[in-house]
Amino acid sequence: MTGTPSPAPASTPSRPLRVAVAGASGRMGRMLIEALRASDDCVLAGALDVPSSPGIGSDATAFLGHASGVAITADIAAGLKNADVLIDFTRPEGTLAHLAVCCELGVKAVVGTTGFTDAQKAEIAVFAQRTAIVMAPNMSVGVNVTLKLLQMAAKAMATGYDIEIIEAHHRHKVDAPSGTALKMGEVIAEAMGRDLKECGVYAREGVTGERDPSSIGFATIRGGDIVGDHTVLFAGIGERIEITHKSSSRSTYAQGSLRAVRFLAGHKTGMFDMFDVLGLQ
Ligand SMILES: NC(=O)C1=CN([C@@H]2O[C@H](COP(=O)(O)OP(=O)(O)OC[C@H]3O[C@@H](n4cnc5c(N)ncnc54)[C@H](OP(=O)(O)O)[C@@H]3O)[C@@H](O)[C@H]2O)C=CC1
Ligand SMILES: O=C(O)C1=N[C@H](C(=O)O)C[C@H](O)C1
Repeated sequence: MTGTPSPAPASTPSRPLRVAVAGASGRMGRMLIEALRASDDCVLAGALDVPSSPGIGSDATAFLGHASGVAITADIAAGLKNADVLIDFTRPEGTLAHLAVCCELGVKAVVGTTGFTDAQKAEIAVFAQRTAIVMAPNMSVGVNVTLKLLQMAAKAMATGYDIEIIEAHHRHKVDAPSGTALKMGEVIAEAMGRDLKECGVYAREGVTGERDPSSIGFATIRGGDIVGDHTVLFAGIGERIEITHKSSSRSTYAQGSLRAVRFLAGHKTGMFDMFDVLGLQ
């Protein structure tokens, strides 16, 4: 929990939770729309995309060969007007524009977008004073459990082990390192009493000198259709540990996002993450 929550009594919803999806024509947008169609307790209630998207005006589930009656729109207020919760996997500037309207309309939000600056994260924290937001760079159960394993490993290997984080993603990904890799770095640094802003090393080339033992290094691979691989290497003298998570389908991110939607039913305002949703705090 990273903000001030205002819990409302948790209750079993008597009607399906109405969910709008931003980035409806994107890789995650489509995965989310498919997950909503298969869900018993959540229903698609709005679909947003950028004005230049070829999907504008078409039915959001047309790609599934089905008509939902929900058209993809670039009008944010129109796309949100029937929604309880927005799920946003877009770009930072899009997320901020969507959250501003969520606050006006009393719509809660699940934010999976990555690549925010610190200033943009601070803006989101302000929005969370007006509506409830779950934000996490990775919605999968497996990655969040991996983060807990990393916390434990980092405490036990705070000295004598060099820490390197290697991530690989598909050729279309626009931000690097991945939000997940950065979160792994933050979790490890915090567990070891370090500050990632001071010890993160994001590039090496030429005569770099010897490795600073307090550093946490990042290496980024981009290629093909890799869904998302993350490895943290703890390299000591005489042994090394590698903790790896590999995603083989985006459905894990979509299912985690729906868990976050259900979690938000019990909250009116506040900033939460997937540790809150999954009870891993
Ligand atoms: N938290 C998690 O578990 C996960 C997070 N992600 C993150 O989600 C984000 C989206 O990933 P992915 O679905 O692969 O990306 P895509 O590029 O496939 O989809 C992004 C969608 O957002 C739209 N979009 C682009 N710019 C804007 C904008 N300024 N405002 C509103 N909408 C916009 C795109 O439209 P158009 O294509 O027309 O530009 C597209 O429909 C990334 O930041 C990624 O890192 C991804 C997977 C899991
Ligand atoms: O862009 C992606 O695809 C992914 N982005 C997220 C990130 O930046 O960590 C999560 C996942 O790795 C897939």
